Amino acid sequence: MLALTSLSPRPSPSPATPPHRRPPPPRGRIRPTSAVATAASDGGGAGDDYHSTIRSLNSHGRRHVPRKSLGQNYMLNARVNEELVAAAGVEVGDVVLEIGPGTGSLTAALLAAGATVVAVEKDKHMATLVRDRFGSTEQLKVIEEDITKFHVHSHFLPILDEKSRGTKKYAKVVANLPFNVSTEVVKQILPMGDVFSVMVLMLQDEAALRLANASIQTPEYRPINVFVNFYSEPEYKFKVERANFFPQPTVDGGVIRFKIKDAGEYPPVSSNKSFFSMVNSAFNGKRKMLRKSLQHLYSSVEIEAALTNIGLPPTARPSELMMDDFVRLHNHLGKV
Ligand SMILES: C[S@@+](CC[C@H](N)C(=O)[O-])C[C@H]1O[C@@H](n2cnc3c(N)ncnc32)[C@H](O)[C@@H]1O
Repeated sequence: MLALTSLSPRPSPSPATPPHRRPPPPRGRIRPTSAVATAASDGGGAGDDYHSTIRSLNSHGRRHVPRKSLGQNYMLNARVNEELVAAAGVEVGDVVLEIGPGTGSLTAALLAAGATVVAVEKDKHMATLVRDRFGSTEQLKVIEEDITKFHVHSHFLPILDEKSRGTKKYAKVVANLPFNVSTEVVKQILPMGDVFSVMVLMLQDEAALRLANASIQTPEYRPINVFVNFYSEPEYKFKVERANFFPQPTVDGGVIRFKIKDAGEYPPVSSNKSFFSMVNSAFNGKRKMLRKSLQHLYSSVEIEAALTNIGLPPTARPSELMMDDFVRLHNHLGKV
């Protein structure tokens, strides 16, 4: 695990600095082969997201004052963006969904790696800013929309079809996510194994740790952990200190990588819907034994028999079952 705790973030800019006094950045042209060239063309110096981000935010008067409601905590450290791109293994020719490009610092790193980027941004001012920053290039499509309402298939399948030459091509997701939509995005994207192969997200550090590492019999263990392990293989990558963001949030960030499974790799259940409905019901009474919390679905005798059959005590509680145990329980109960 790589800890970016040793990075020395630059000081936050003085909030008293009038946003409109700074000159706007020159518009950069994308040169896909070099991150350094991109950063330099933004006037920020090699690999320096601090100046380009602050300059972008200062460039259009008060329109770009960060909005808390949209989780606008911008990344100031180019190395973190490069680590995000590396964690997703982004290569020339990849197609990437970026959620919330903001000022475009991560976008620049993705483009420099040679990816075609579809960037979905809810804030119209930031969408305009990012379009202005990169000018017109076939490598970047900026879509002004709420990611939770974004129709992924209709945007991505045509691009992937066009890019695939005989072999099926998958896209990737890389994002420094607004913390308030992180669970929703995880639930939205992970079941899309027909479109995506990998998702790398910057989340709140605690959330990243909980999603990747929550073990059974801990208070952190929830239905979302069963969901995540059903659809993907999660891996906690590294922590990012809060001082790397502007404005500085009250918590540190943490990066998680999900290797997204294709439908053929899902654990075998008769219906995903009935499986997750059973898992959610099981956790409704977290401290309750399963023979009680699933009573509205099966009799306690049937539940006890199924538990015994899969090698668990008839008194088992949901926090004692790993994802595979839930699968076996569901399949046994399905035969009742
Ligand atoms: C944490 S900032 C990250 C910005 C930039 N990627 C960076 O690393 O500096 C989150 C971004 O997501 C955008 N955003 C917030 N909610 C969104 C949503 N529901 N759909 C799409 N974008 C959203 C915000 O406007 C903001 O630009």
